[in-house]
Amino acid sequence: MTTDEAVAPGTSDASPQAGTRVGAIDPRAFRTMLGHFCTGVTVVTAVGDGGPVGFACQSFSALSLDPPLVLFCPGKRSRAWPEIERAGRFVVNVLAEDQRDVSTRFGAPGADKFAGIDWRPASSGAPILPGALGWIDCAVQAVHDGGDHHVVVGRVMELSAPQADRPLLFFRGRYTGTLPDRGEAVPAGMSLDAFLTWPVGDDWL
Ligand SMILES: Cc1cc2nc3c(=O)[nH]c(=O)nc-3n(C[C@H](O)[C@H](O)[C@H](O)COP(=O)(O)OP(=O)(O)OC[C@H]3O[C@@H](n4cnc5c(N)ncnc54)[C@H](O)[C@@H]3O)c2cc1C
Ligand SMILES: NC(=O)c1ccc[n+]([C@@H]2O[C@H](COP(=O)([O-])OP(=O)(O)OC[C@H]3O[C@@H](n4cnc5c(N)ncnc54)[C@H](O)[C@@H]3O)[C@@H](O)[C@H]2O)c1
Repeated sequence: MTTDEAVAPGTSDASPQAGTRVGAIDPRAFRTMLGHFCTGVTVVTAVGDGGPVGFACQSFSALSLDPPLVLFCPGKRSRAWPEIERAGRFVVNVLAEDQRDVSTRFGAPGADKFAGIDWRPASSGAPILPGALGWIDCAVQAVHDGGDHHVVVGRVMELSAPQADRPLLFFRGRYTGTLPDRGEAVPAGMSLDAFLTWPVGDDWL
């Protein structure tokens, strides 16, 4: 089926195989499809002029190994982002499976998201949250336009080792987690070590 023949969402003859016409992307269809792309959850933090700021962020990714870069995408209506940009430094707190409450707190408007949280500063001064699976201390390297979001590239300055095994996951608009026996093995014939060292000299990241 060509793109022009594709069935618009919501029509009665839409099938699971049907696509959505370019230029007619329904936001609900977008969120439904993208919601099936399971991600971890982070809280991106910094110290702003008025104190610590942070927001729940699933649009986080490793970007480059050499130099070490990561990226995240704050919405243009985010109130934390201008403070993070001004600070020029931020921490990506990768949430552990038992931190749904932390994601909920930082994922919605709140007067003081840090109230009662015993955070400590990274070398940059940006907040490391207690109980996080790990943290990545970064400097803002570049900011690109991304529609109604910014695409922020961060230079990794320091990072923790993983402090827990299981990440918090966000899938179909809900929180979930992993179980040890749910994970798929790495591709047959490839050891975990080989998998982890595979990118050397390659460009998959
Ligand atoms: C699992 C998860 C993943 C997420 N991933 C991302 C992501 O990748 N990128 C992203 O940009 N967002 C993401 N969000 C949403 C984001 O965390 C929230 O929008 C969060 O509230 C932003 O925090 P902030 O401090 O930047 O802005 P906030 O101060 O929380 O403001 C957010 C919005 O609410 C409005 N607002 C604030 N206070 C009030 C008020 N009192 N009355 C009315 N409106 C108000 C602001 O104007 C703004 O439009 C995610 C949320 C969840 C739960
Ligand atoms: N990238 C984001 O800005 C982003 C991502 C996830 C959730 N959120 C916000 O968190 C709140 C809770 O989400 P939910 O439980 O209703 O899930 P949802 O059904 O809105 O989200 C499903 C998927 O749609 C995508 N998405 C949702 N809102 C988006 C946005 N504004 N920009 C780009 N992609 C977006 C994400 O991939 C998400 O996993 C909502 O207000 C949602 O907008 C924002």
